Amino acid sequence: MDTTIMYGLPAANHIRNELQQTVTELKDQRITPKISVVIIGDHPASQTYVRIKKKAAEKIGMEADIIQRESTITQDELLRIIDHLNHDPNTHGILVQLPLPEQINDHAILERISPEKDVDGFHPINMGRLAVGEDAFYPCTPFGIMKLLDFYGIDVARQHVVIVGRSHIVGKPVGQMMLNQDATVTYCHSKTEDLSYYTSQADILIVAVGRAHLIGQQDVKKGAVVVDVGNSFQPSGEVLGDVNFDDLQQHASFITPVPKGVGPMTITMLLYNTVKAAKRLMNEGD
Ligand SMILES: Nc1nc2c(c(=O)[nH]1)N[C@@H](CN(C=O)c1ccc(C(=O)N[C@@H](CCC(=O)O)C(=O)O)cc1)CN2
Repeated sequence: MDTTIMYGLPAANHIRNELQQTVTELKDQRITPKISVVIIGDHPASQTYVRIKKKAAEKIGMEADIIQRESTITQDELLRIIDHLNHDPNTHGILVQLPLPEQINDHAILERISPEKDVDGFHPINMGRLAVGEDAFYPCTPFGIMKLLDFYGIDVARQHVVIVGRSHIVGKPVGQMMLNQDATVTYCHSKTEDLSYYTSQADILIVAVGRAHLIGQQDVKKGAVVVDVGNSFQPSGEVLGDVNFDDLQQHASFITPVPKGVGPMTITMLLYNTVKAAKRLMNEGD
């Protein structure tokens, strides 16, 4: 079977070029979209992602601030940083890089971010808006998956989408986005018995659990579309997906690689959400 590899960069660049144009127009109105990224501690992967976000934002003419604090920070101190950013008129988007140290309650932090600046789309108000099919800031990885499928001409309506993983960041919201676009959705997770029974029925399979090579050819229907959201870092420095790519290359009709598949889309949709937040501000002034 001819398998199309769904690289993220062509889709990401297409969106980033459009965003760059919008940023230029906003700057003509004296608005420079700005994201403030809060990072706690020295988790190496998080440090890398935050650097990539800043570089990508600046490349399209946005501003990006990184607010770095020690891993010993208290929850109250972190809440105060968020309050400050909520009131900063120059910050359009706020992102707190996850994971956070264990003394911090993630929910308390994410709920403190103003829903209008919640460019990660993790605030319950944005999650709720997504669930009822309203306009919202959609979480960046699921949003990126939808845009990536669209870029490669895949219509999800009436398709059976099986999602492995039920995290707030990827699994749950991507299922809701699929439902909103008329897909039939099945969720699988760590307690699902006979995972393969479900995954092998998928027209579109999305795997987001962070377990290297969990899914192989035996788990996938021939000709299915496979989206791999896994990023497992190996001691060698290699990053592996949740799907055994080599095993599926002649078996799936479309498949994302890891790296360079969904990853670049996550960053792009963060830029998209921040520009959207800045545009809303401009429209409020009308
Ligand atoms: N506040 C948030 N925290 C986290 C999120 C998030 O969306 N918001 N998601 C992940 C980390 N993440 C972005 O923050 C992210 C993860 C992976 C990639 C990526 O491009 N991965 C590469 C592979 C890794 C590599 O080569 O270094 C790829 O798939 O091509 C981007 C962003 C958790 N935290």
